[in-house]
Amino acid sequence: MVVAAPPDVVADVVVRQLAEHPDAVVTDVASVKSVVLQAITEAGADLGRYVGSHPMAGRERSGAVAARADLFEGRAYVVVPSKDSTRSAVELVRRLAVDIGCQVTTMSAREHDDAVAAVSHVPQVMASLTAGRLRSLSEHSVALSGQGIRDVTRIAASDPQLWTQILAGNAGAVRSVLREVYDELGETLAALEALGDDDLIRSEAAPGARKVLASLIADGNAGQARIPGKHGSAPTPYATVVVVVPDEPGALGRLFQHMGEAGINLEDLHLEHALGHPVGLAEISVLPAAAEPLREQLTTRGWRVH
Ligand SMILES: NC(=O)c1ccc[n+]([C@@H]2O[C@H](COP(=O)([O-])OP(=O)(O)OC[C@H]3O[C@@H](n4cnc5c(N)ncnc54)[C@H](O)[C@@H]3O)[C@@H](O)[C@H]2O)c1
Ligand SMILES: O=C(O)C(=O)C[C@]1(C(=O)O)C=C[C@@H](O)C=C1
Repeated sequence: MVVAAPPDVVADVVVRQLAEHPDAVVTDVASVKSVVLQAITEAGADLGRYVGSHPMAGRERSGAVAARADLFEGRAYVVVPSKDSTRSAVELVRRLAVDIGCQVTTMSAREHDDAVAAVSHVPQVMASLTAGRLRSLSEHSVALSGQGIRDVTRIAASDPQLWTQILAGNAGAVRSVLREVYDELGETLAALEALGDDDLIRSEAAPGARKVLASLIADGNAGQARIPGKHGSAPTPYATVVVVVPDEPGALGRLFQHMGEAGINLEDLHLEHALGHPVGLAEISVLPAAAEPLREQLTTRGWRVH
């Protein structure tokens, strides 16, 4: 039995399900694991048949209409056994994860919570903080939003109630990561203050401060490069081809058809609307070796390729 209730109530639901179904193995998919395990243990439930878990996949929207058949494909699924979980119960949950296409990792509740603080919970806080800055911006300025802000703020559309429970349920670990961010933000701010307002374009001005800024970006490069691709492999360095797509019915369909005719596989796609123009930009990701042939083929077929 899989319990997918909000973190604040999930332990109660698990305890009830274990009692009502004495032969069932019960797992929950809550995004926090230590507080849930602690509450289930304190309730005196049968821990042998309980195995916590957490699919590292989800969406910023909820409900059946937001469902996607391939949501779990290639994503990490953390299995978090209690100290008393039976081997067969753990195996059953592990098999469930494999069956839905996930890569299984086993961790203790503490290890899990520390890891997700860095890879999921603090990123949510940062996305919300970044998007929150946009509230008071003029229409004119918000209209300039490009792919950068879209990339870093997608999850800012997440459910406030759910995330309040997640952050509160992992407060200690989230606090530790945020303290480090806070310190680095302080250093960044100090560097910008050292530069002053007039010296910004003079490279000899405050070299120490420029070094702090360069390190900030370089550290981000190094961290970002560590994010694995799907199935835990190194991220595939796709090449991007940008194509101008007229804002008219069937245009994208034609583009895909032409790619198919050229025998080139689409790996990923981003669409962007060009400000004030009746066209969009399709950012097509393909394997690097396919980028040049794709440019040629599309140009031959009359597409404007950047
Ligand atoms: N959304 C994600 O991306 C994601 C990913 C992985 C894990 N999770 C975890 O999955 C769980 C559900 O999240 P969601 O995004 O699907 O939320 P959701 O709000 O879409 O779904 C929660 C469901 O729980 C039900 N519910 C609420 N209170 C209940 C109670 N007392 N007893 C029984 N059911 C109750 C609600 O009716 C709703 O159907 C959370 O614990 C969350 O941490 C979410
Ligand atoms: O990508 C999203 O929208 C998510 O909700 C994903 C995400 C994550 O941070 O990876 C968010 C919270 C869940 O606990 C698990 C997955």
